[in-house]
Amino acid sequence: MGRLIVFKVGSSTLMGPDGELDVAFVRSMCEQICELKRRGDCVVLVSSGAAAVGRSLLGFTERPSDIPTLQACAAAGQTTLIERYAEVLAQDGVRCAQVLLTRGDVVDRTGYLNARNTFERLLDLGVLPIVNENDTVSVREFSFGDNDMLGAIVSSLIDADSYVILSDIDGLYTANPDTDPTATLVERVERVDANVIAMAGGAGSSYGTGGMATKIRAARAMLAAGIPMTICRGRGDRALINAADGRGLRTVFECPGEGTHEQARKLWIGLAGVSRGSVRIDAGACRALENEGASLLPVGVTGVEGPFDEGDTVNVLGPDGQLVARGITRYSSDELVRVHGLRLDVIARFVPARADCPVIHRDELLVF
Ligand SMILES: Nc1ncnc2c1ncn2[C@@H]1O[C@H](COP(=O)(O)OP(=O)(O)O)[C@@H](O)[C@H]1O
Ligand SMILES: N[C@@H](CCC(=O)OP(=O)(O)O)C(=O)O
Repeated sequence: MGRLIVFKVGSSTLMGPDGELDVAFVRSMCEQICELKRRGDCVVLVSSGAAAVGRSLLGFTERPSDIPTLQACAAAGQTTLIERYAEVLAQDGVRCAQVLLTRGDVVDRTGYLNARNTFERLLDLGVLPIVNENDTVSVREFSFGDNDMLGAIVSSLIDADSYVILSDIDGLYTANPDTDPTATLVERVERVDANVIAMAGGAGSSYGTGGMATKIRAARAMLAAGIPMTICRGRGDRALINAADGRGLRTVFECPGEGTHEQARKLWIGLAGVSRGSVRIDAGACRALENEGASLLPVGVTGVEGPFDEGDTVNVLGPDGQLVARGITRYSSDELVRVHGLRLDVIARFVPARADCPVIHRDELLVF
């Protein structure tokens, strides 16, 4: 039976050495996608490159440093980018559709369901969805270069079988190979811990925005979702087919066994939720969250960074500042500043209504 595969391709891979979109590479990628579709697989492509293409269209020789100019470049470049894909795919008789998303669109439950229905219908119709951020309105996502995470969100939204990031490098190395010639390729990662995070540095080219760090964040989300993720070199020989078939140089992020397959709502909170602040927790609380699937209680909270309201999504940071989880808080930042570090029975003496209230209930908490 066919599989559902999401590919993400980065700007540094799409652009040629002359600073223009490498149409020959786009053709090779599309030919492989068409081959996979002929085999019965369903494919979604998340393509960066709008700002890089627009930069050349609008005559900028250097990467613009201000956000409005980058957004203007992305808006101008997106039309050319999608036109090239449409032209190349038409040669194989495949139609494509442009899907522009922001994180905000899928945080809202209606937006989430509408996006999922649109993807399903496009795939039923045999159309290739080509996804990018709607850069005009998503400044925060844009400046963080988050298409790696957008691909992860799309993969979880459509419950993909596999997520493949096509990069300008073979995979995750033990250190940034640009600065450390002794670095070696890591072939398999089962857990994104502090050690793995420490390996990943920023982007090496003037086009790439997130570097390995954003790919590792995406991998952590995919491990939580139980969707295997691969990073490989997009320009490698038959890279897409090889990645789909589990061959070639690459890094695979996969849980042993079946993976965790978190509930859809938790995944949605953890992946799509725009965080309004953070709470820092102690080592004991970290262990309870990670090993026992516990709710987060005020006693384990050591610091609060807001402002946020009850019902907002917040990041949960471990003692070393590392992202441990994300969830929906039942306390505002003002209230939590007053009660953090206290046991529930102590809190109940002066706020009886909080006698039994965790900061984040385990059903609304995604532990990475
Ligand atoms: N540990 C690491 N392993 C591999 N690459 C790394 C590492 N740390 C930093 N990098 C950099 O990340 C780059 C890939 O990210 P990026 O340039 O953003 O590409 P893309 O356009 O594919 O998103 C690599 O070319 C390399 O310069
Ligand atoms: N949405 C932006 C790209 C953002 C991004 O994540 O870029 P990249 O690091 O090249 O995958 C664009 O199309 O230019």
